[in-house]
Amino acid sequence: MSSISIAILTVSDTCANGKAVDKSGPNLERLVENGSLIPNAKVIDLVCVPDEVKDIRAKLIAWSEIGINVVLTTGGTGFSPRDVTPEATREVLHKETPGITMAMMKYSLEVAFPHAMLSRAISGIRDRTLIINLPGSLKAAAECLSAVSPCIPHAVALLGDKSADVAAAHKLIQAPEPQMKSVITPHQKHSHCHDHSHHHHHHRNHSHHHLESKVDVHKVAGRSRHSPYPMMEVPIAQSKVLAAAGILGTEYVYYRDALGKVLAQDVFAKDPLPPFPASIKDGYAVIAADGSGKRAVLGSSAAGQVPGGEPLQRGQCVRITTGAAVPAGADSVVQVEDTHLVHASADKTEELEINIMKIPQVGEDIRPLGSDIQAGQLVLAAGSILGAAELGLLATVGVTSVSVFRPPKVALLSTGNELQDPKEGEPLKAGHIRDSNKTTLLALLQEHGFTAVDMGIAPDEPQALLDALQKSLSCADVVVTTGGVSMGEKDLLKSILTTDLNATLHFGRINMKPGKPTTFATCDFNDEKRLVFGLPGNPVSATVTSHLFVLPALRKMLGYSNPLPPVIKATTLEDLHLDPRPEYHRAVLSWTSGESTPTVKSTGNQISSRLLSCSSSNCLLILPSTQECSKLPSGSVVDAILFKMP
Ligand SMILES: Nc1nc2c(c(=O)[nH]1)N[C@H]1C(S)=C(S)[C@@H](COP(=O)(O)OP(=O)(O)OC[C@H]3O[C@@H](n4cnc5c(N)ncnc54)[C@H](O)[C@@H]3O)O[C@H]1N2
Ligand code: MOO
Ligand SMILES: [Mg+2]
Repeated sequence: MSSISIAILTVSDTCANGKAVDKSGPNLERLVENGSLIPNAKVIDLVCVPDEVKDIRAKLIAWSEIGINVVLTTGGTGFSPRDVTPEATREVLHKETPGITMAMMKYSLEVAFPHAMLSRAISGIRDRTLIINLPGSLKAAAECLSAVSPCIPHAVALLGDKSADVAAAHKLIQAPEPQMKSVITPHQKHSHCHDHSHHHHHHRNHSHHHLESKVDVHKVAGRSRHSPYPMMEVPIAQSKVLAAAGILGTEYVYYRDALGKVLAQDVFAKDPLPPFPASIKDGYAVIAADGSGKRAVLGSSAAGQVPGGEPLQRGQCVRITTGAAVPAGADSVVQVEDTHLVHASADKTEELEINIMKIPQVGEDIRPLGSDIQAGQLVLAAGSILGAAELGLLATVGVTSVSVFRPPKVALLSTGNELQDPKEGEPLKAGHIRDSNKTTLLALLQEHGFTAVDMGIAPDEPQALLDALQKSLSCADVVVTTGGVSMGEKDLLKSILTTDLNATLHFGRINMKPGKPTTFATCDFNDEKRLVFGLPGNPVSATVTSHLFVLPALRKMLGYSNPLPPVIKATTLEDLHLDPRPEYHRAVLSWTSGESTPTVKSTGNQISSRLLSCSSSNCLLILPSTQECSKLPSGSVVDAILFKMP
């Protein structure tokens, strides 16, 4: 049996700002870990946030996204103006679970009447995660947890049950004999946090792992003075990354949530479209053989109605609107512009006779049944990327649950003793800078349809970095770190990966500017494969290497067959200095009508620390390397990697 993963969120302004110590969160952790309340449960994460809806929401969503089974919140459920935990929780829930909420209330009323009435705690489900608000007080939280804990194992089992999904989805397969393509791997293992935690029965908690770092940072003078990693060319490094990135199995999603994902099944149409011969024009349904001339108007067929009555007779016609069913007997439609009114009823509510001013042709202005889509037709093949039109096609054929490749889970970890989290009004500590990489990379992934979990900032200290890495590996398929990959004595990432985590380093140095020390490794974590990108700390280097290596890997894992960004030709508008390393120069690409290639303008000073050089850029120019201090003259045609619509 797999274990139940639990995350605990303490919601408290005073604990979050350090003015009080969180007691309730750690107490819940102890209760869970001692195993008597919920058998086989593990606390994966324990976090404290202030009483702010956005902070609470973000954490609940992030935990749900990484597949945590149960989230327990403590605090913020009362009557004080700052208490917003139930409101934030309600915002993220897909379904409420009033039975659990009532069970807590019933128990609380028995032990703490009448105060218990003032708890506004709720509970519910987001995706496969059960979220339960517990009160803030240590005692009340423990009591409420004990009241609801008996239902948790069964609740988690029901939420994790794929068989219901599979059965429901089975019904939705549209053709008599659906053909699954070979890319489908329905039995591939998913790697939610809770799926692999059971491999570690001897550990209570991933975040408090006992793996001790063997990396020795004390003998600085004994360090290597040259990088032991061979210099690799970018295309080779990209091919290594893509070779290591594979699809992760499939999952069923609601079609509206499938934007940007890749279909893992064929989708067939059950019904023809149009499902009846339909008019293309607003006009009259006629019998073509009657030719031009007068017709009696029998009635009307409007879109949405089923035309009844006797089939049309010679000399008759029926008023019809675009998209409406052509009535039986009619074989042509004449648009209203090609007709004259002859007789109307006295009150003008009916047309009685019209004159057809042209000779109708059989089939004219009629879409035959099934002319857009035939019954049984393959509408979308496995491997299709689901964009706007594809989602519309799913709606058309009535398939609202589709099998797609599971998107990779990404963990983002900033490293560096100098980093501090940006907070409004908080000045920089001496020797510190604000962590910008985390925000840039989160947004970059978001821009490309991926979500990531923020794993915080790890200091440049072997044990702490190892712990943070393990925690990241425990809840993501792909771990992206920034900083600590170059030659400094505090650049520890490579040694921790190889020495402590037994990872395979595929490269540790690339012939490119920026991004030279970019590192890529794979390792097994609880029998599952993990990809680790150790991006350089410089903000520009981290951004550029994300475009070149991280995003392509994620797209490949998502099932894209062309995961690399497109390279097009562009003409430079100024002289550009060339570097001894091939340079990925940030530029703004635009099209001037009449020009055969788009033009590109540099974003200015390209030093790796200057994130402003990424601002407003939409492409990377691939500039050739040079050993002399030469220039690329204005008007040169260069390759440009386009990563955003110009
Ligand atoms: N002796 C050598 N030194 C360096 C080399 C080299 O080949 N030999 N390579 C240089 C190159 S190229 C790069 S790129 C950087 C890469 O540095 P690291 O990946 O080791 O990163 P750090 O040393 O931790 O930080 C570098 C730089 O970036 C700032 N930083 C780090 N994290 C963040 C963040 N989250 N947000 C904003 N800024 C961040 C950090 O403060 C440093 O200024 O190494 C060169 N050195
Ligand atoms: O390779 Mo580093 O990224 O130039 O600064
Ligand atoms: Mg460094």
